[in-house]
Amino acid sequence: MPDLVRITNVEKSYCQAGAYFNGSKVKVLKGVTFTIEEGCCVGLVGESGSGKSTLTRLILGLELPDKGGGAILIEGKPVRRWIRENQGKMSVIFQDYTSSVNPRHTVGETIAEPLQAMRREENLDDDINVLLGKVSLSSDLKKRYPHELSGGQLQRVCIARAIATNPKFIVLDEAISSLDVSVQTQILSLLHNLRLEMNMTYLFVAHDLQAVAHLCNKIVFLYRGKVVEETGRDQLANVQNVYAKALLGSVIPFEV
Ligand SMILES: Nc1ncnc2c1ncn2[C@@H]1O[C@H](COP(=O)(O)OP(=O)(O)OP(=O)(O)O)[C@@H](O)[C@H]1O
Repeated sequence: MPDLVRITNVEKSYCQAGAYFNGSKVKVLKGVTFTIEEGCCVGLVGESGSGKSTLTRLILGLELPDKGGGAILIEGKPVRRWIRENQGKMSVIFQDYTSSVNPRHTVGETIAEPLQAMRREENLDDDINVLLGKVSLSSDLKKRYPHELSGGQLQRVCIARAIATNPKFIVLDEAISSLDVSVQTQILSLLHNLRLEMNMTYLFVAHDLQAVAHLCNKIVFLYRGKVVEETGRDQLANVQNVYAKALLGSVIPFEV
């Protein structure tokens, strides 16, 4: 499979807390390199503070790597240019589904947002019904407000909104972490089926290796700003890095 996203030697530094005036910086990403192949799901795992969110912001084009600190290319183009030229082709689903939606917007209005932003409004009502069907929600929910839905239903609405513009690439940022375990399994299976059906590429950022092992073809372990191991899902049991092994310890007996 060709690479959709190529992350090469990426470095990112921030001013150290309390050192804004003397300019001293701390490097949060230290030469991160990996690729996300088209049509695949790549899992990015690491403990808190390892740099996952920082890297995610760079991949979403919200921030840039340090000057001279590597590059992130999507289909060979710098992220921000690719996003400009491919409107609606990248989506993101966040952990906190409650704050991801406007509490004053109905389900129908929420799902309509990206379509309206792209002026695809000819068959809005039908499109919303199709999207609700794709995430296994009844079209009766269209008029409901977010507080009238369960967490699982609301995350399905966020997924419907994320896929509304037929994206090529979706970043799932701890997308199932806030859900009950029983609901997590359903959402994981929905995400898996949608990816295959719509030929999408995922970056699945998570703490939870069990979920990553379930959904992803390839898993990248980030530790203190560096990729310490990269492995195919089938090779998870053979990881060599001590940190990756420690993370996996609790998963292998159940999942792999
Ligand atoms: N804007 C910022 N300014 C200064 N330091 C930052 C900034 N963003 C992140 N950091 C620091 O970078 C390091 C990596 O943080 P990051 O949020 O990327 O890790 P993470 O792996 O996503 O953690 P978590 O899983 O807890 O969200 C942390 O030490 C954090 O304090």
